[in-house]
Amino acid sequence: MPELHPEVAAVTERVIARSRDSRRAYLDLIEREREAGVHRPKLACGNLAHGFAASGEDKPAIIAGRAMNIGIVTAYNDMLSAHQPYGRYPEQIKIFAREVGATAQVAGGTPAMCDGVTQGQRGMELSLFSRDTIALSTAVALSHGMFEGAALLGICDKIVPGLIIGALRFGHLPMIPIPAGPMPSGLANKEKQRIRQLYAEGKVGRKELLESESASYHGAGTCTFYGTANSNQMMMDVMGLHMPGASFINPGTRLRQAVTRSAIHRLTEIGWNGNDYRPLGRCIDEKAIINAIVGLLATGGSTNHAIHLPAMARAAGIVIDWEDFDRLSGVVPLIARVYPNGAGDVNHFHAAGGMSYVIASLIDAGLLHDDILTVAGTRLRDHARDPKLLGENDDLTFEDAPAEPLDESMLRPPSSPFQPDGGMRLVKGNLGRATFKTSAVDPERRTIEAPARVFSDQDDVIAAFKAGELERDVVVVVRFQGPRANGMPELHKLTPPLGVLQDRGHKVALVTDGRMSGASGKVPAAIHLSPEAVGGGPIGRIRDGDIIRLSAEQGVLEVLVDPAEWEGREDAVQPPDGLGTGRELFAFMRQGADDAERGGSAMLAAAGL
Ligand SMILES: O=C(O)[C@H](O)[C@@H](O)[C@H](O)[C@H](O)COP(=O)(O)O
Ligand code: SF4
Repeated sequence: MPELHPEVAAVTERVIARSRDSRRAYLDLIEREREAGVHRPKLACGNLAHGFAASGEDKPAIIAGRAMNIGIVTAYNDMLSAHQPYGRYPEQIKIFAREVGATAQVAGGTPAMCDGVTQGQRGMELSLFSRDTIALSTAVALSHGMFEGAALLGICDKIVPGLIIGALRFGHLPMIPIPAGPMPSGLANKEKQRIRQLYAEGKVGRKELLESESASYHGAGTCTFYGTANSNQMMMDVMGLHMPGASFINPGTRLRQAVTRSAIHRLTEIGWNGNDYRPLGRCIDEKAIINAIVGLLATGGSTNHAIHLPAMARAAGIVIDWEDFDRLSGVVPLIARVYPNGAGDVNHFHAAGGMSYVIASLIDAGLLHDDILTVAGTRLRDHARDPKLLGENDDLTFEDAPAEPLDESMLRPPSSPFQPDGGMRLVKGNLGRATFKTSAVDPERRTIEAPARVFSDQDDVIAAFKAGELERDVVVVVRFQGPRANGMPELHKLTPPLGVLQDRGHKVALVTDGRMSGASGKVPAAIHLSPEAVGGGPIGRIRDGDIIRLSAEQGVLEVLVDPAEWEGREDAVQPPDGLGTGRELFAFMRQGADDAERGGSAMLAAAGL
């Protein structure tokens, strides 16, 4: 087995040491849940009868209680292109379960927000908290105690993190997340972005813009940019939680169905009644979490996981912070260039060798933990392969990962990467701590010193751009966008106008206590700034004209103002908001949310996790 990189080993040890007590408490919990929790045999007859009353042909098997009853937790809706394929999955999963003498029931559903639909709209202020709502819905589904395993149907941004957070509180159960795959490639993402910038400049109208967007987002499946949804798939792969090669097979194909079938069959083999018990809470340990961070850095994944991964880890009793990301970023090379970090999309990435190449090459480079408990192998390396159909019954055979990338414009060996470091840096200074993703930012733009222009709403930035007020070197500061302010929306609508300013030769950067989309790129941005403006974070004291210095290389974010003058400043006041769009219902989550670096969660904070 290749020698593990010393820095990966050191950061892993640091996380294990920091998590010792909380992880012990977690493992004790799942032990208790396994031994003394709510399980089918312990349910009273009245409980059970309610549980199988409508189970039809599966009723005898459920009553007999000898085989696994799989709880399906589904985030299906047919507005989300990525989740639309899930509509028929429960019926298929029941058939696959019966094939191996097991049963399956839909245990419950969860919401699934499309950040693309809500991008730039007030609904985006519910996005981060929809993650915790999904976790709560997952817990409600699994709380019935009718299940000895679970299949998790969800793909997009907040959905996989929410499912995993909720599922981990039932970590004594074996579980397998079931992806549905990316839509076939449509209009190239770079062309989509070009039309958006033309629209931002008023050079094309809504008709051309809608044509371009509709040619890009054109069918069932996950959007093909490398945003948070596809970063979710990558993380499940490098944590060994997906069946091998499951992530990027397109929906509606025989291969996709065969891989789903294999996941259900496999689930019944890793329950506590067999001799190969693999509970979710043991699969997701410190090494798996480190693998997720490494995978994120090596592939240029979504910055949103600087928030979601700490939350997911906390649900398993594991504590990580942005120093962990930063230290690993210094040794993990960028080996994939998938839009917005490059021109190709996830379909091209998959064709170039995809996740099987990423897993194999990072293990061989000593950057991924190979010795982890996965759902389908003896080690992670067993997941570095791709399924192929075999014979008339759609059985599966597997191809090993290619020895070399099949398209070096998309994928590179760790020994000759696109960039020497993974590019999710921690920047800090007298404004606090923020995340700076460099993988999509040209090297010469990663350090900037320019006057601030301060806003409290992203729409005002766009209005200032249209009024020509930003035609200069500028650090655009947008505050009151943190979890406790308005739910920490993504400010991805700022990418086109700021990109236009940058393309016109100005030095431009964004500094915000809000988030960006995983699909944001090119413009240098210090995001997730903690402490946020609400509650007195320094970002609330920045004034127009202050010089801001931001450098990814030096890890610096600071305002260059005379300390005495700075100390004398008042904190800005959050503008009033009449709310609406259901946002008032999430006031309790805003009020209790903890810092972005800990996951921005009122639910986990209140639970003392
Ligand atoms: O984090 C993410 O990946 C984004 O939230 C993504 O899910 C969202 O849909 C973007 O808005 C997509 O990009 P466009 O808005 O550019 O289509
Ligand atoms: S990837 Fe984003 S835009 Fe596409 S379906 Fe998922 S949430 Fe919506």
